[in-house]
Amino acid sequence: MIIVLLGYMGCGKSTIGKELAKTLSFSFVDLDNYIEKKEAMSVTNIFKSKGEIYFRKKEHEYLKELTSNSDKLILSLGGGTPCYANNMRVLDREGINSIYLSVSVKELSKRLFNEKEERPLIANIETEEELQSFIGIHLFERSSFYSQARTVIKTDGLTIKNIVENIIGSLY
Ligand SMILES: Nc1ncnc2c1ncn2[C@@H]1O[C@H](COP(=O)(O)OP(=O)(O)O)[C@@H](O)[C@H]1O
Ligand SMILES: O=C(O)C1=C[C@@H](OP(=O)(O)O)[C@@H](O)[C@H](O)C1
Ligand SMILES: [Mg+2]
Repeated sequence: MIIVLLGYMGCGKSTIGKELAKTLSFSFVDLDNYIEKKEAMSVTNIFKSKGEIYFRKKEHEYLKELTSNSDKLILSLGGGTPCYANNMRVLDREGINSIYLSVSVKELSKRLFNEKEERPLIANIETEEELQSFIGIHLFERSSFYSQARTVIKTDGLTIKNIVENIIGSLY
């Protein structure tokens, strides 16, 4: 089985994925880190020097690679992965369990304002209010992709441990 975590930037895909993998003794891959290793460049620098379209092409390619020959894997996607190149269709097969970690706009803005530098799509937004209004629109645009996941978990107010338990509970 492959468990795929998806959702907006800052929803906890990387953090929860790591914990979930430890708890289940699965291997863990963060798609952004995988791309960075394969391309020998940070996501920020890929966006800067090669552009977003190049990033989306590589993201699609590596998603197919990772999902075609893995088992007992937790795969944390990037926030945009479900929204490009028919990637939700790549995930729509037996053996892949996709989980959308849903978080409110307010909580996402709070978390991301402190961590926007390493996220090229929001790095230049100056105030938390502007960030909140950007996320409100962007999340609305992306929601139709995210909600194609097999399972949706609302995680506001939950600890990382709670969320891991909820995910494991949803598997049976
Ligand atoms: N359940 C949670 N409660 C509070 N903070 C969280 C939770 N999950 C993640 N975070 C924090 O939110 C930030 C973004 O998490 P991250 O795992 O990088 O998100 P993503 O990979 O989805 O962009 C990190 O600082 C992380 O520690
Ligand atoms: O939402 C997006 O389009 C992106 C999210 C990022 O991943 P995180 O969701 O882990 O921040 C990373 O893939 C890139 O900066 C683009
Ligand atoms: Mg991440």
